[in-house]
Parts: sequence; structure tokens; C-alpha cells
Amino acid sequence: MEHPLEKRYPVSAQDYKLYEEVGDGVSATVFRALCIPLNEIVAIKVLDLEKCNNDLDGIRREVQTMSLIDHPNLLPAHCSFTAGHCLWVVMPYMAGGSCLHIMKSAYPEGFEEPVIATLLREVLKALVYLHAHGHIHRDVKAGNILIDSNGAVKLADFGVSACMFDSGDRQRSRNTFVGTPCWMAPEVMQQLHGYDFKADIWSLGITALELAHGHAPFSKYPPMKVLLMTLQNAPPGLDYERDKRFSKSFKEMVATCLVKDPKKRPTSEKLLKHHFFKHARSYDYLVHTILDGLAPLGERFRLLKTKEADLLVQNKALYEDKEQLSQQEYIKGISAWNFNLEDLKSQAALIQDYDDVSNAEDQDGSGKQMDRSDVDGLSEERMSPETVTTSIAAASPEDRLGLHDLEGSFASFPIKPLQALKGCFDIGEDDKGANGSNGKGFTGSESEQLILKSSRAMDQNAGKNEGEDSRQSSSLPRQAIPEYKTFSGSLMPDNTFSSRKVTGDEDRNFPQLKFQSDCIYSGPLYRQRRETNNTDNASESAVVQRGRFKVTSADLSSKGATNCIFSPSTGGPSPNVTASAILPSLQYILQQNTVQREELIRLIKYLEQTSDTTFFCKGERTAISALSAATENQGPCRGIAKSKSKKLAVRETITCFGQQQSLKKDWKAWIREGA
Ligand SMILES: Nc1ncnc2c1ncn2[C@@H]1O[C@H](COP(=O)(O)OP(=O)(O)OP(=O)(O)O)[C@@H](O)[C@H]1O
Repeated sequence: MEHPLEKRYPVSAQDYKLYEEVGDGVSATVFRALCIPLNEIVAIKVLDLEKCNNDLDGIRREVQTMSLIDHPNLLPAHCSFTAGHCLWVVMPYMAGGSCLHIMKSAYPEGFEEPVIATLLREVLKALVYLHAHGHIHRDVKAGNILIDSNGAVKLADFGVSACMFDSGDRQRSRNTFVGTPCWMAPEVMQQLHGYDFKADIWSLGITALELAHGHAPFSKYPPMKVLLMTLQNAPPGLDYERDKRFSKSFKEMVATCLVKDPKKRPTSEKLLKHHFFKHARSYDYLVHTILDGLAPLGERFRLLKTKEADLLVQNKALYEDKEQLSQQEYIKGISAWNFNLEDLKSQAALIQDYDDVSNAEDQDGSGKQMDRSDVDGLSEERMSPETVTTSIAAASPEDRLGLHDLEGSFASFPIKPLQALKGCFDIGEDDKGANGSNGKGFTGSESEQLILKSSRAMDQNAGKNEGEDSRQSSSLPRQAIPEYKTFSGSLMPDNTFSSRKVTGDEDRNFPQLKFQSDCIYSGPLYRQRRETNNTDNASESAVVQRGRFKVTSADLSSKGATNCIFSPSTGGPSPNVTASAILPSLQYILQQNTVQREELIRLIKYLEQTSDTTFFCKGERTAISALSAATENQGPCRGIAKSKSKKLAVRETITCFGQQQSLKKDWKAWIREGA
């Protein structure tokens, strides 16, 4: 039944008039637009599907999530549809733009504390909702916090969000290494135990620093170094000396979020009760303090783009050589399975721009090299910028990078940081050939379910959901196989499927399991539009770093771990590796395989119950309905009956198995049919 007050947004491009560009990101360009029949200004995110061949899964997930969420602090999608080879996502127009844009335009040194408290309280409310519904955002940062003309704050960008689910007594943690390096929690980088909602709390802490200083800690460094620093250094924080303008409660709140051990971080719900948020004000306050006097969003955006382009040109020459060299050296060292510490140290020492640390980390309060095990006494331990500068100047290149501590740091990690980082470079030139034949795979975020609406909201919106189903789900791109890189998630071992097409009856059998340690990496190392697969452009982004990492734990279980344990030349254990280093990795592999086996058995059972035996070839809809019936009251689908969430969950499950041949052409046809 349709909700009486629900607006129906048209699903045809000719009903919209595109105005100026107001934003762009890794995957899309966002326009201000007019919805002609409703005479309403909206924002439209336009994604060129032809060129998005390396992240269709992210797009699908994003649109799904946006169409299901129902919270005042989360940016929803009104509707979405394809137009030519583009996907259009129609959303409310957030005239203030993102907090990042606002800071860049008018507050380069960051916001005042009450503004930060107000913004973060709203973001936290959104996180409480997402977490309560089993969702991890995974990309909380100022660039994804949008403000509308009334000062309402909404968290946006669900392109990399993920869903946790609890099936019986087993709670699944995410195992995908995804996010934007500066904001990424250490456990997300580490990969061993997966991660959970607490990863968002870390990102929120980093976002707090970003809003306080105008930029995130380590933001000027290339991703590789950001990862190393996050893993090795004490957590960043607000410095008592430099950040005198901020209250003790703000410093405490940040420190509470930025604890390396996720278990020691508060839940979003608990954090919301922190006394820092008592300083939060109204939306009006935001309008008067940060929005008043700003130029229209489109104009600001245009100016920023011009500035960014100029900066890039200026810095290109400066960064290009150094950056390319350091990255190449890392790639060489890592993808050659070289885990000889001395070797890696000397390669790492090629990164030399640590000398300006006093201008960067210390401005962030994150340049301290001292360790801080927990939040207590956070700033007493911190070095002043002067101290850091002096000690760095006196140090050897290795000291400057903290490389003397590498060994110690490694020992304290269940997976060594460089091992974790290895996956990032699977796309390196050397590996392309090897990966070629198996470089296609499919996503395994497929156990993720969208259980986003509370049952009450579901009831209230039952009509709306049904009504929207045809419109919105019709726009959900069926999961397609990236043409170039492999996507994978935690449900299935990504690298266990043959890349051969599923075309006939024989192929309907489950894909051949074939443990191969091929390319699983996906996602840009650097800021890089999704249409660009050219890794050569990476260095250009050293200055403007907005790209995301996405590597799955499968790298680390089937390849990463093995690679570092066994010497490629001898096939035996590497002489440098101790039993205590090997054991956790082996246990992890075992655990992963057990989980995957369980999933396979469960899904085989489901499939056996269906009478439709042609679903792999004849379209997903048949499979969805067959499987929806079969899974009515089972496993992870329990509790989402009758909702389109369930369909989506089932669809995700199927796609995990069946979509080896989901070419873009197919799913676009499927979208047109209005599945
Ligand atoms: N509804 C909106 N109203 C106004 N501006 C928006 C809206 N949605 C997005 N933007 C702007 O467009 C930018 C890019 O949008 P978005 O983050 O969705 O794209 P993306 O490709 O997913 O980006 P990312 O690089 O974070 O992955 C945002 O940072 C924001 O400034």
C-alpha cells in the first residue's frame, strides 16, 4: 500500500533538468537538478556504468542501502534509474555541501568546538541507527557529512558500507580491507580478526580531528605510508599544547574513539552519551555559524576544482619522482614476496618526505612517535612539535620512519603490517600477467543483508516499500563481474572460483573450487576515478588523496599468509619466520575455510530445495523468488521476511554463487525489465 504522503519521484531522465556540478567522487559526478513534475530541487549522482567496471558491487550496495535507510541523519535515495549507460541516483539536495568542502572554502583551519559537537552528534545518531541495524558505514569522514540549507546534517556515501549479521551463535565480522586510508581503523588494515562497528568509531575519531584541524592526520601522505603510520604510531589525538582552544571533554572524546584495541572503544550509543555532546547545538546554529555567507555550492565547487587543479600542477613535479620511486620500491619488495625485514627497511627508507613531519603530523597532533597504550594521560605523553622536529632532525632515515621499531611493531600484530599491505599491490605490473586469467571474479559481500529499517518503520512504510520496489529495485544494478579486477568479500573465498563462464547445465553445478592465489585486489590505491584503471596516475594523487583501498582478507588467508610463511624458492618455511608468527595465520586460514564450508553447505541446501534449476542462466529474478521461498524462515534471512531487504539479501547470496557471467549487458537488460 502506498504511503499517502509519499512523493513519487519520476524514474526517467527527461523528468529532470540537470544544472551545475556540485560534487564529484571516486565513482560519480553529482549535479544539482530540478525534478520537473514535482518542481523540486534535488541532487543527482550520475555514475557512468560503462566506465565503472571495477566497482559495480560498490554501486549496487550503495543504491540498495540508500533506498532502504530511513533516518533523518542518513542521506537517502529518492529513486534511481539508468539513463543511457549511466545510473542516476536521485537524492535530496544538500545545499551546504560536505563539511570537507565547507572547510576547504571557508574554514581551512577547522571548525570551532560547538560546531564540531553539533556535526558529530548528528553523525553519531546516524551511526547508532546503522549499527543497530547491523550495518557498518566504513567511510565516515568530513567529505561524507553533508549539510542542507536548514543546517540538517546527513551522513552520505554508502559505497563501501557493509552489513554484519548474526546467524545463530556466529557473528560475522567483516574481512574486507576497505575505506580511505587516513580514516581507516588499524584492525581494518590488520585483517586478522575481521572488524565490526567499532571501525566506524575509529573513523569518527579521525573525523573529529579532521573537523578540528581542517584535515585528517597523515592526510598529506601516500596511502602506503598512512597505513604504516596508523599501525606503528600511537593513535593521533588532540594535543594539549597545540589544541589549547579545545576542551578537555573534546580531547577525551577523541581519545576514547582512537584506541587501537577496538574492544576498548565505546559503542556508538555509549559515545553519544559522552559529555562532549552536551555542547552540541541546533541546526539553526550551524546555519548561522558556518553556512551564512557561503557562496552557492556549485560556485564553491567550481572554485575548489580550479584550486585543486592548480595545486596538482604545482606539486606534480615535486612529488612525481619521489612518489613513484617509493611506491615502485614497495611494490617490488612486497609483490616479490620479499619479507626480509632488512630489505624492506631499505626500501621503505626511500620514502624521504618524513622530514616535514613537523608541518604535518604534528599539526595533527599525530606526529608523536611515542606509544600510548590507552586514552589515559593522552597528551602528557605527547611530544610537542618542537620536540618532534628536533628528534627527527637528529635521527637517521630509518629512525625518521620509525623503522627501527618495525620489527617490534610487527611482532605485536597478529598479521604483520606489511603482510597486510601486500594485498594492496596485487595489481602491480609484475602480477598482472599472473592474474590475467583469473582476474575476474565476483563479490562476496554477499552475506551482507540490508536490515536497515526497523520493523516499525517497515510496517509504516510497507506500502512505500512495495511502491518503491519496482522503481528502486529496478534500478539496482544486478551484480556484475568487474571486467578487470576481482571483488570479493567474506562469504566466499573469492579466489576459489574458476573464471570460466557459466553457460550451460553442466555449469550450473557449483563453481569448481580451485584454490588459487590470484588477484583479489580491487579498488584504487589512490584517488582515481573509477573509470581509470591506469595505475600510472597514482602519483598524481599523492597530494589530493581521496581514493579508497579495498582488499579482502582472502588475500591474506589464502595468499598473503602463505606467501609470507613459505619461501617461494624453497617451498619451505622462511628462515626468518617463527612458529608463533605462523600459527595465527594458519589458524586464521582454518577458521576461514570452516566458515566458508558452512556457507557452502547451507547454500547448497537452499538450492536443492528450489525446483528451478535454470536460475544461473535465466535471470536472477527467478532465482530470487525461488530462493526467497526456500529461505523464508531460515538463517540469516530470518527477520526480514516480506521486505525487499529479504529479496536483496537473497539476491546477494545468489550472486555470490551464480554470477560468474553477469556481464553488464545482462544486468542492464535486467534493470530495464524492472526486476
Ligand atoms: N545530495 C547531495 N547534495 C549535495 N552535494 C552532494 C550530494 N551528494 C553528494 N554531494 C557532493 O558530491 C561529492 C561526491 O559524492 P559521493 O561522495 O556520493 O561520491 P563518491 O564517488 O561516492 O565519493 P567518494 O570519493 O567519497 O567515494 C560529495 O563529497 C559531496 O560534496
